[in-house]
Amino acid sequence: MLKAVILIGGPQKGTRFRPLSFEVPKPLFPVAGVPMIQHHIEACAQVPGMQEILLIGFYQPDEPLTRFLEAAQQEFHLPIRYLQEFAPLGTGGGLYHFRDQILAGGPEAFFVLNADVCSDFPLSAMLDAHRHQPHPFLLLGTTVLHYVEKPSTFVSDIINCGIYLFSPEALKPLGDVFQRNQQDGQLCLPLGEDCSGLWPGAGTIRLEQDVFSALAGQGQIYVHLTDGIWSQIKSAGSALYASRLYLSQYQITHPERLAKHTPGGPRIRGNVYIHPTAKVAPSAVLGPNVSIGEGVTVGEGVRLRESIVLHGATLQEHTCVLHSIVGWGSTVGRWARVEGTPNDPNPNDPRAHMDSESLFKDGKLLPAITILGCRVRIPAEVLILNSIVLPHKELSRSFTNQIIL
Ligand SMILES: Nc1nc2c(ncn2[C@@H]2O[C@H](COP(=O)(O)OP(=O)(O)O[C@H]3O[C@H](CO)[C@@H](O)[C@H](O)[C@@H]3O)[C@@H](O)[C@H]2O)c(=O)[nH]1
Repeated sequence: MLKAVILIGGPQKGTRFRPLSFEVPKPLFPVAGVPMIQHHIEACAQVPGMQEILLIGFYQPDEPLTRFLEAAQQEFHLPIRYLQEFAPLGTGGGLYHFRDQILAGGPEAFFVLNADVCSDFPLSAMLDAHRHQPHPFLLLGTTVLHYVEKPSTFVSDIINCGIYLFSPEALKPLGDVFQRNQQDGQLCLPLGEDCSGLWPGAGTIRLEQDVFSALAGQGQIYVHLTDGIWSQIKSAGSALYASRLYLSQYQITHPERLAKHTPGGPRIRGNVYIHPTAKVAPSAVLGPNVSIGEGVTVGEGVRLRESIVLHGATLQEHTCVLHSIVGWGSTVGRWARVEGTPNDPNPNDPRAHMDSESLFKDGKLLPAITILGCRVRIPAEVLILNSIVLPHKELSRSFTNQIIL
């Protein structure tokens, strides 16, 4: 019997995802037409023997999360529960805190998945490797040519994908870190010193720094290498890139989700997802790499490429939207052009991954994808280029390279 845990973080996380994370919790942001963590759940549900999926995070269990869980349980015929941390406990603290729930029923092993990764999730291959040679920790790794998210003194070309298979014994070293942290905390307190910089707080365990680094070289952690698709989803730009990866994956996993050219329907180029409730005019040209959400209206003559259009947005006649995310309920006026600059890894290099993206360099906004927050109104016949527009803004003219607050 197997289980899976998805680490979904909480509202203080996902800051690089603003303004999109103002509206839905980041793990529910639609990537290739479905909530980010639905891709994880689909992969887990396909592993034979999967009994339960647990989401661990520090979000309040609000309506969108509860609704998502109910729908997912029905669709995948599996118990899927949310366990809320009382405070951010780090990537390992929640696993230790909820160890009784995780180990209930005696799973042979459990997967641990970071919510903010996009992958083809080779979980069955990881399970085979684990069964062949069991170890407490099996990490999925991928090789990179250039990666700057975690610079360190030793630079390996293998990075941790944030996808693991833990055996029940893995909780023992987490317990050791927990005990040590408690002792360190007690040592600080009688001196009355401010330990906030030294002691991360009761229960906080960082899997990477506190557990994996400490155990490296002791024969407890093994890496399963993959050359499948993988990317982090940290910023809105990387969500667009992940959407492209998942759309290409649909060719194999979900061909029914990809729009096809039909007589009298819009022209489709490459991989495109259109929600069944969206209304798309027949003269619109969509793709490649476009995903259109629920209730979206796309007018005559619209051109859409490399973009995500979210729930309830309207693109009036002849708008052109390229390398952009159009927020929930936003309206783009006719003949307007909304365009961003992609920041994708080199497509000719299979080992290239998305770099850590920073919005600014030397105090200047770097050209990046354009993002319209929710319920933004763009007037007719203007150009919005390389800009981020915060929610509820009603623009009256063109903007280039700006954050519109
Ligand atoms: N429940 C819970 N989840 C958390 C917490 N903190 C982070 N997470 C979740 O844990 C995952 C990792 O978050 P980060 O702490 O932001 O780590 P990172 O910078 O993404 O780096 C980690 O993941 C990379 C792959 O995505 C790895 O390459 C890297 O080595 C590391 O494991 C995310 O899905 C995040 O939502 C927490 O306090 N509680």
